[in-house]
Order: sequence, then C-alpha cells, then structure tokens
Amino acid sequence: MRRPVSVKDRVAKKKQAHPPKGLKGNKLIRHYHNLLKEKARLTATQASAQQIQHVEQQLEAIGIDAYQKASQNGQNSQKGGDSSKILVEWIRADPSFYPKHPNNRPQQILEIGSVSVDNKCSTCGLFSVTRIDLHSSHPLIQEQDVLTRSPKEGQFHGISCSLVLNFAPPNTRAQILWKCTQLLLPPDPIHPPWFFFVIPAPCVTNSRYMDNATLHSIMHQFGFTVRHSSISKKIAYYLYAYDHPCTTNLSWKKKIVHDGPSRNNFFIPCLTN
Ligand SMILES: C[S@@+](CC[C@H](N)C(=O)[O-])C[C@H]1O[C@@H](n2cnc3c(N)ncnc32)[C@H](O)[C@@H]1O
Repeated sequence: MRRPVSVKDRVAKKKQAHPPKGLKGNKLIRHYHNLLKEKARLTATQASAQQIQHVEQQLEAIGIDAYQKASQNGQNSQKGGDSSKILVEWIRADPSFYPKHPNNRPQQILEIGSVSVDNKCSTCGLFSVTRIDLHSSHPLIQEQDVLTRSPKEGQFHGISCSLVLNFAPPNTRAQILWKCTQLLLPPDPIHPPWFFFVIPAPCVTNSRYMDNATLHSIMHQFGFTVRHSSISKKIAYYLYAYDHPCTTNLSWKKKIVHDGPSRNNFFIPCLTN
C-alpha cells in the first residue's frame, strides 16, 4: 500500500526544478558544462545571489549523478568513447615511457576525474590505477578534489586528466596543472613521467584565446613537452613527457590568437592573473 504524502512533501516536490525534457548523453554533458560556465561567470562578475541561485537550481535539477552517468555512457566501448584506449596505444608504442623488459611492473598512475573502473587503462595490465573524482560513483574511486591531494599520498609515473580541465572553473585550471607536476615523480629527460591530457577539440580548434601552439607553450612552462597528439572533430588528445622542471615564475597572458564571431573563449588563465 502507498504511504500518504504529507502536504509539506507535496509542496516541496512541486517546487523542485526538473531537468529539461529530452536532455541526455552528450547534450546533457554540454548543458551541464554551460551551466557551470554561467555560474562561474556570474560569480566572477558579482551577479546577484538570486541569479546565481537560479543557475544552481538548474544544475541540481540535472544532478551530478545524471551528469556522471552520461560521462560513463560516453566511455562505453560500444560508443568508442574511452579516451584511455589512445593512452594505452601510445604508451605501449613508446619505449621511453614504457621500457620493454621482462620484469616490468605495472606503473603507478593517477586517474583524475574517474567515472569508470573498467576502462582500458584499468584493464590493460600496464598500470596500477589510483582513481579520484569530485563525486565518487564506485567504491574503487576515491572522492577527492585533486587540488586537495598531497604528494605525501603518493607520486605517480603517469597521470590521466581526461575531460577534466574544461569542467573545472577557469581560475583553477592552472592550479590543477601545477598540482599534477607535484603529484608526478620528478622530471626525467630519458624515461619521463607522463601526463595524458584530453580536452574537447573546440578548446584548441575554435577558441579565441587558445590553439595548439598556445597550449604547448603553456604546458612547456609546467615542464611538459608534447610527444603524441591526435585531434578528432570532437576531442583533442595529448601525451606530454614531464622531462624538465616546472618554471618557478609561471607567466603568460590571455591574448586573442584567432578572432571571429563564432569562436569560444576557452583559456587556461595564468596562476597570477
Ligand atoms: C566529463 S567527466 C570526464 C570523465 C572521464 N575522465 C572521461 O574522460 O570521460 C569530468 C569529471 O571530472 C571530475 N572533476 C572535475 N574537477 C575535478 C577535480 N578538481 N578533482 C577531481 N575530479 C574532478 C568531475 O567530477 C567529473 O566526474
């Protein structure tokens, strides 16, 4: 028998916002990202609490669970969405990252923004994976903001950071990259620790402020040299070698590199800006 719903609960339920109808998959992920951007913009421009709350309500209406489910589905192998397949191919083919000798033990790696425990990097046998995410969706994924992680918890041979930076508020992007340099083993020009970096392709192919050259010059300041890259219509994949020390005075400016009305504003603002 159904339990009666109290008047208070009925009113609360009515007031709850609902996600727009038909919002699923990539559409949902994009919409969620746009709302996050809008929230960051409103916060930065000191908009009214009411405006910010309105965006927060829309985010809540979608829910982080639905967002992560959509991300997991995107990684589903039948949809060809597991970016770590490309990582594994590159690492297998490059002896400077994975020297070929019989006693090789799995490399300790950190997966930031982990939404699945059975993607290729988890199952290929090359790696022992520590997984973290802001919102854990599995007992083997530690709930942690990478910015709060200390190198004392372990340093890694490789870090996978796939579709995380575009999700992070702009002013935290450079902090995340800097944190990654701290969580990797020290730089080494011969057998370097590595950083696998994935962002939506339009961040570098259609941004007013960022293209491949800008990205690589910023990454170079952190100690990263690009070794492999591949850009599809939707996604840009990079494997960087951590082969020189991070610059002590990180410095770059936001400048227009490609102008045009249909471009986006993706950028990685410098730590000091
Ligand atoms: C679009 S999903 C990407 C999932 C998966 N890595 C992929 O490539 O499909 C982005 C994930 O990054 C996580 N994330 C964003 N900022 C983070 C941070 N500072 N620390 C840990 N995880 C973070 C989010 O919680 C979200 O689950």
